[in-house]
Amino acid sequence: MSPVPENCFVPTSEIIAVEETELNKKQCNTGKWQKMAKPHAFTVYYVKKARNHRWRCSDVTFWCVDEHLCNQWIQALKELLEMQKSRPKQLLVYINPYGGKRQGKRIYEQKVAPLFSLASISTDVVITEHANHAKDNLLEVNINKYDGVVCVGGDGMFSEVMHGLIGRMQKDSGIDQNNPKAPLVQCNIRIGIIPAGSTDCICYSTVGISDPVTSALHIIIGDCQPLDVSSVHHNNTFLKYSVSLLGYGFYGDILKDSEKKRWMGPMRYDYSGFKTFLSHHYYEGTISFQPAKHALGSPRDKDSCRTGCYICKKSEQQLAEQQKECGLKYEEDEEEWKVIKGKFLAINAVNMSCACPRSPKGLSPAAHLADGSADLILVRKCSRFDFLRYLVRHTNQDDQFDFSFVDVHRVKSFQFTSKLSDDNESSVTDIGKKRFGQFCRDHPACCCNIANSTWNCDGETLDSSAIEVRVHCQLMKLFARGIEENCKDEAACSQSSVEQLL
Ligand SMILES: Nc1ncnc2c1ncn2[C@@H]1O[C@H](COP(=O)(O)OP(=O)(O)OP(=O)(O)O)[C@@H](O)[C@H]1O
Ligand SMILES: CCCCCCCCCCCCC/C=C/[C@@H](O)[C@H](CO)NC(C)=O
Ligand SMILES: [Ca+2]
Repeated sequence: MSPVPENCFVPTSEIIAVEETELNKKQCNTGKWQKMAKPHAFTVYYVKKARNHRWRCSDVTFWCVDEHLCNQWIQALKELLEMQKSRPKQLLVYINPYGGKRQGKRIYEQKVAPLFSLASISTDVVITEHANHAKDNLLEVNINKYDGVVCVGGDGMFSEVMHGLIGRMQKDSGIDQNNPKAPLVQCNIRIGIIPAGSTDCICYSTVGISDPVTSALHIIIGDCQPLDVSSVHHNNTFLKYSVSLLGYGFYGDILKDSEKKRWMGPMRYDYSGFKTFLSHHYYEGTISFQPAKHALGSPRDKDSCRTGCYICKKSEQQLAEQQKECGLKYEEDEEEWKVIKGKFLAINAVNMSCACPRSPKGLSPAAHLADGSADLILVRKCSRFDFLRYLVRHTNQDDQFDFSFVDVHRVKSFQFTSKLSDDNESSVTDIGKKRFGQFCRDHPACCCNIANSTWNCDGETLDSSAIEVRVHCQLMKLFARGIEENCKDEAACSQSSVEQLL
């Protein structure tokens, strides 16, 4: 047992488990316990907060001469834990054995399963055998049996589980997902993410770190973080939901290229990123959007969304009032549309900051997890050098939006149509390929592209370039609490511990 500083506290909500301690002879014969005739002891396992939002399971053992008193303590603490009603007891776990560096199964078995077992959480574990296994399974499984669903994998695996759960909710409520205006039913069963993917952006942006043990502990103590979800449609057909990045141009092209290089693992994004940067293609199209007038913040705010965020709380209240007034009826939205035509290197719509280890502040550092809006970032045609300056700001503290060629808008819905409509695209591409090769040969240096880009929807490609997107405020919930403010006193933070009880 590590040494425990005196007079430290841990909230009962952050106790993982309490167990009677089996004492062996060696333990009894050490230190002051030697003087006790027959010592009794119990161990409290608790969340220890370390630096950079990392959590660990720590423990402290309390000794006592009186067996009855010892049992009373164990009983009282167990009753306190029973009162934590938001903690899950039964979880459904999906593991993608091929995500990221193919470590999902090992990570779960070695780092997560022992913690779930310590916290007396029962699990049904499914190791996926093919893409969409988890999604299809969620459409038929007896979901009421579970207090949450856990996915072990990356953003793509999370996306699968989210589609399964949201789809199941709409199916059970008779909502047609193909109707872009349909008010969707909130999904109250929480999802836990054990990061084992390549980017793990959703985990990083909602917890502050990609670390399997930290995420497992957030699940065990029953944290809850609502999340905005965007629905994506084309011609009254549902395509996908998105919670992190919907990216056209740069991020779409990276994804399309990197899919062919899955064998490279997480490195594929560096390879395709470099290639896409050099190709420097821009795409012409029209973006129309409805500004998020209800949202209190702005993408240029200096403050970021943090645990207990005031702006997200306000949106929760607004949502509750709206649901009280109109229920699930769709209110015709008369709000103005703004229209921007142009040549874009990248169009990025983010529902959250999209922070990840490569970009610790994300693509929109002031975006909120649960404010019912997305930040729409338009990067217009500019020189390679300027685009590089913009990309470098993904990785440092400088303002990414402080460029004449970058615009950012906080929106509740948007539409995009490419100058080449989808219906014309295939024929134009065919003719283009025959006559010119894929890119404009008239102006070899201009980088204009006669084909469309592809939308990157949380790491999955979309088949259509013309899309209609609507943000659904707090449609689902995670086992997370948002990113906590950094501990001012780092030393105290790394030593938080249990008060000596006896
Ligand atoms: N058994 C499986 N075989 C093949 N593909 C699978 C299997 N299980 C899940 N998938 C698919 O693999 C895709 C990628 O998985 P995942 O997101 O876990 O890893 P990643 O792509 O490396 O990480 P990231 O999404 O963070 O970049 C998901 O879209 C999922 O549908
Ligand atoms: C010369 C320096 C250039 C550095 C550029 C680094 C930028 C990295 C930013 C990554 C943002 C990722 C946003 C998240 C997207 C995910 O939804 C998706 C699926 O995991 N990942 C990717 C890479 O598309
Ligand atoms: Ca948001």
